[in-house]
Amino acid sequence: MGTVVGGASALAIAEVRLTPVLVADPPLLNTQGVHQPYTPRLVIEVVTADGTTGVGETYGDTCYLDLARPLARALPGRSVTDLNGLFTLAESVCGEPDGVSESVDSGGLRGVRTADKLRLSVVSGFEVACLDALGKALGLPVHALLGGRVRYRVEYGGYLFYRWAEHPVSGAPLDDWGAALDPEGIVAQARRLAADFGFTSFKLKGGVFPPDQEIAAVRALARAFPGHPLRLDPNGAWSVETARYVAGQLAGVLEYLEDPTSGTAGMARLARCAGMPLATNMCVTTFAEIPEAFTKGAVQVVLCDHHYWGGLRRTRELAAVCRAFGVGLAMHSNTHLGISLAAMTHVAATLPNLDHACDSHYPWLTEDVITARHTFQGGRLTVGDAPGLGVELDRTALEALHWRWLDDDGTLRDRDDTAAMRRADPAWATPAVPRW
Ligand SMILES: O=C([O-])C(=O)C[C@H](O)[C@@H](O)C(=O)[O-]
Ligand SMILES: [Mg+2]
Repeated sequence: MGTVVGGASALAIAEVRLTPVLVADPPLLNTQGVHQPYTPRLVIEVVTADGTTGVGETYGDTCYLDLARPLARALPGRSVTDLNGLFTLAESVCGEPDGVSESVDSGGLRGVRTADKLRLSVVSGFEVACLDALGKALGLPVHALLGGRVRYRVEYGGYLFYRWAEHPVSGAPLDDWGAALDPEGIVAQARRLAADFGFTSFKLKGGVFPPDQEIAAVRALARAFPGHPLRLDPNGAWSVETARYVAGQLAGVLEYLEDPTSGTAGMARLARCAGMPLATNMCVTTFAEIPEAFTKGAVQVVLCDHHYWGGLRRTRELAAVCRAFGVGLAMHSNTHLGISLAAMTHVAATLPNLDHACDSHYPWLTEDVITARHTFQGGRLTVGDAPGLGVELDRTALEALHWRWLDDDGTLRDRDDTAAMRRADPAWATPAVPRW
């Protein structure tokens, strides 16, 4: 596979396969509710004329599938090298997704939900699949196609969640992490993540309990891990006043406070008095949001996410803009499989200004669709030199997770943390923002 046998025509796309899957997800809590027992993802395979298969992954909810299907139909005949063309093709064939608005998405965690952003999330999976195929055809790793790595190992942080021991529905998948609902539980979780994966920095998903309880959890972490970088992320659940109070309480303890309050205006007001950097994966998630946020000084760190931004090359563009404005760079994560983790690691390896450990949900996942799970060493993943992403699809696992999606009556095919929470608390409604 090292040479491009047959030249450019060999790189023409002959077939695209879309496989929606449902992946087991633990009962992780956030300000919207709780994760469903299974979360939807979409696995994208791009097969070239010479039989090389590239894989990508993105969100699997219905609105993403509706955009992915016409793009998959339009791709055959085009080259896997035509990455810029993917964007214009998607614009012309995908159509308008349902349920878009300028306001935050229904899950409330990913910022605005514009048609452009949903389409870019779909394009990202295709871009990664094309890069994987191209890398395999050329015998080059994806990081080389992005200009080459600037580091051999990419650091990830331990992603701490308040959580229940099990989902409140019978037959849901189980794990052995137990509940974590207070400072002791969070510290115990961090100790296990440190022992099992070697993480040395930690992010607590907040916005779950009243702020004083979360402040206590962060202080307990600081006592247990003195000097280690710590972050708190309530997904915009606090008013500016509350956020200012929390920032005051945690001054000198946090490396940054992530989306303490909703919206650029509030973040800008808070940034002036927070006494620590503010980070976001909610108020800057598209290029259109950058000018206002950066000129107002609303954020000091942006969490990139190649799914939001339209792929690995657009992530590098975001990094360049951040560098120009002196804004720091970290990396965001939703529940994802090993394909996306490989893509995250390749692009992270090429970003000179990645200043913080990356987020990843991966340690929480017990299932995958690749043959060899990624293994963290000292909290880091090594950036390999195998062609493409360096992962291989486990077809048996993929089929099993796809069957789960086929068997679902539709309840789990769209991630809805609020609905999942209602199973435990029938009175639960999407919390008004600010919640505190
Ligand atoms: O703000 C963030 O970092 C996230 O939204 C990451 C994830 O979506 C997380 O909050 C989750 O899945 O509950
Ligand atoms: Mg966040």
